[in-house]
Amino acid sequence: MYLKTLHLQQFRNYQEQWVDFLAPKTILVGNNAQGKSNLLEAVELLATLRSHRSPRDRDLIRDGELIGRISATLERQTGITDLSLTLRRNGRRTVALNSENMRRQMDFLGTLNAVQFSSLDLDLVRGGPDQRRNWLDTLLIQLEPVYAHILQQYNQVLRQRNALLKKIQGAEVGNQGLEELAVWNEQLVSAGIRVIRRRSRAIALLAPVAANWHESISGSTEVLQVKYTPNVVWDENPEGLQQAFVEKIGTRAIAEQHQGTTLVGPHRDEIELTINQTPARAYGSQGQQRTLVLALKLAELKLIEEVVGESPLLLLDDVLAELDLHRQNQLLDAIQDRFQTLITTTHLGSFDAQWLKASQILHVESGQITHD
Ligand SMILES: Nc1ncnc2c1ncn2[C@@H]1O[C@H](COP(=O)(O)OP(=O)(O)OP(=O)(O)O)[C@@H](O)[C@H]1O
Repeated sequence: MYLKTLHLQQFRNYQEQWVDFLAPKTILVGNNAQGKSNLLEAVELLATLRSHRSPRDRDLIRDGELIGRISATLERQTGITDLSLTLRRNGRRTVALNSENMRRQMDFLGTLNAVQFSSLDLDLVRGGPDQRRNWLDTLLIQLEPVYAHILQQYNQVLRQRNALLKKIQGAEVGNQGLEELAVWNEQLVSAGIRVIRRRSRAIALLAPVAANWHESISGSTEVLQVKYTPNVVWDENPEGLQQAFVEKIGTRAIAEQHQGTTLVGPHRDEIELTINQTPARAYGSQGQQRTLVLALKLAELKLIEEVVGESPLLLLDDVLAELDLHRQNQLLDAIQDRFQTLITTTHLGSFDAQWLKASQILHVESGQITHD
């Protein structure tokens, strides 16, 4: 797929900006805090309806404005599509395809696919399990847009069940509360199983690809294992999984009522990353952790390409300069001309001359973009 144009209106530090992408590789160059990452964030939002930098729409809208908009023209094998996402300071966002508003987010998702790689991704190794869940969920949303809906349902059940557990904890409800809890238990299990099964499926596909990349980048000295460790004991068989879930809720019932929160379910899942059988967080250097994240990102690209049937965009936010030459070359070799790539950098100096020649260069300064 190929992103032809991007139009930003009152988005972050952009007032009104059109960008035409004229080559498979675009390098955005500029000093810090000029708007390079903001542009990549706009593309990420169209692909996932999520931003890894901010969960709140009001941060995305230009200061002092009420409405912000990101629009784009995308070329796919099936034809050309116009996408737009409108953000409102005091209201809900809306999405449209070819000027027609989509009632459900999942009808919009899956139109544009992108893999984002920034220095924040090192938190995949160093951060807590919530970061890894978030990463996997964002990938799943692109692989199966219906997953956005499934996750939303699960989170809704979780919120309501937690609210009830708080009331039970505060002795605000008697037996009636426990009866109501039984209803929420069923909902938690049925919504939770849909999340667990999809997460398991995605990791099963991703893990071998990531391990291959890791082996190749590390020169066969390291073995990466990506393992899904659900909070509920995994069972291939849906009935078995359901039973394990129900049983675990039973064993944790007293603790949940005491703590006033849900202790069982996929909101407590972990994705374990190990190198040579040792947790990657504890293992070795920043360089090794970078190799791991690079392997994960390359695996994401391949997986989306396989499942969707078209190559996703690659958004490289200030990461090339952080990789050593060997890793840079691995990445550039993998990309070649297969993936449209947007790259941000503060200096062009670190780029290969061939690369520079083949790339479109855009200069970013105070929310304004100029062509070379
Ligand atoms: N909602 C907003 N309204 C106006 N300006 C904003 C808004 N959000 C962020 N900015 C501005 O955007 C700029 C940050 O841009 P961005 O994060 O794209 O930096 P960058 O060019 O990628 O630089 P770096 O190399 O530091 O990452 C800052 O000047 C910030 O004040």
